[in-house]
Amino acid sequence: MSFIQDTHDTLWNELADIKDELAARDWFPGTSGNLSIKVSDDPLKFLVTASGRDKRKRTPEDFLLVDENSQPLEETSLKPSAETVLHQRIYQKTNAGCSLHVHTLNNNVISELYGDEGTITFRNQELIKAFNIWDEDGSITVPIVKNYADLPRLAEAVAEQIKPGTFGVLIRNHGITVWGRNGFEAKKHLEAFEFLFGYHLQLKQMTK
Ligand SMILES: CSCCC(=O)C(=O)COP(=O)(O)O
Ligand SMILES: [Zn+2]
Repeated sequence: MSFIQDTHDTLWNELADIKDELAARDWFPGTSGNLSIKVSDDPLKFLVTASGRDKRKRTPEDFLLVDENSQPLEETSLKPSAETVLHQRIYQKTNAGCSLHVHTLNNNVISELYGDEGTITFRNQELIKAFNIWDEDGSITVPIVKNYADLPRLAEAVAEQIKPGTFGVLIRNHGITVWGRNGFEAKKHLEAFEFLFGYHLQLKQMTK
């Protein structure tokens, strides 16, 4: 097996394992969600989930390789995720090696509650350290963008919000897109965001 094939297969399996873990949490309701992992930087190539599939199932057709224009690099009847362009823009704007998009109840409720404000900020939470923020008064802010039906426009809206220290963007009443330098870090960021959303909503409920 060639080095290139070996790398491709290793990244495929890494993304498939992440998909299984997120599926076990039920973070892919109704075929929603999409995942990608970068295979090469220059030119940009990444594996992305095929569109419209049940992401709880593990099959040999789960991912396909696409280029820097989100176009398939292989002869296939599979379609890349409808939201591939979001992954593409994240790779073009950050040092991300993996990008994860999930629709959960908590991230949707948070996006609606704070959508008019355009951001939500979390403080005084140990889990902020998951973003490599170690200050005692550290905070993490998540921008919230409108859910444009036009996907290149949505991808630009997400890309515009990416500043140093941004690790995820909420799309209002849609879901969250999160990234990290590799699969491990992207999953860590996603888990931390979902914990912060759940904590916030539970506390709000208990103290009203
Ligand atoms: C039924 S979910 C609507 C599309 C979406 O938001 C999503 O995350 C899944 O789209 P894909 O093309 O990646 O399956
Ligand atoms: Zn989506």
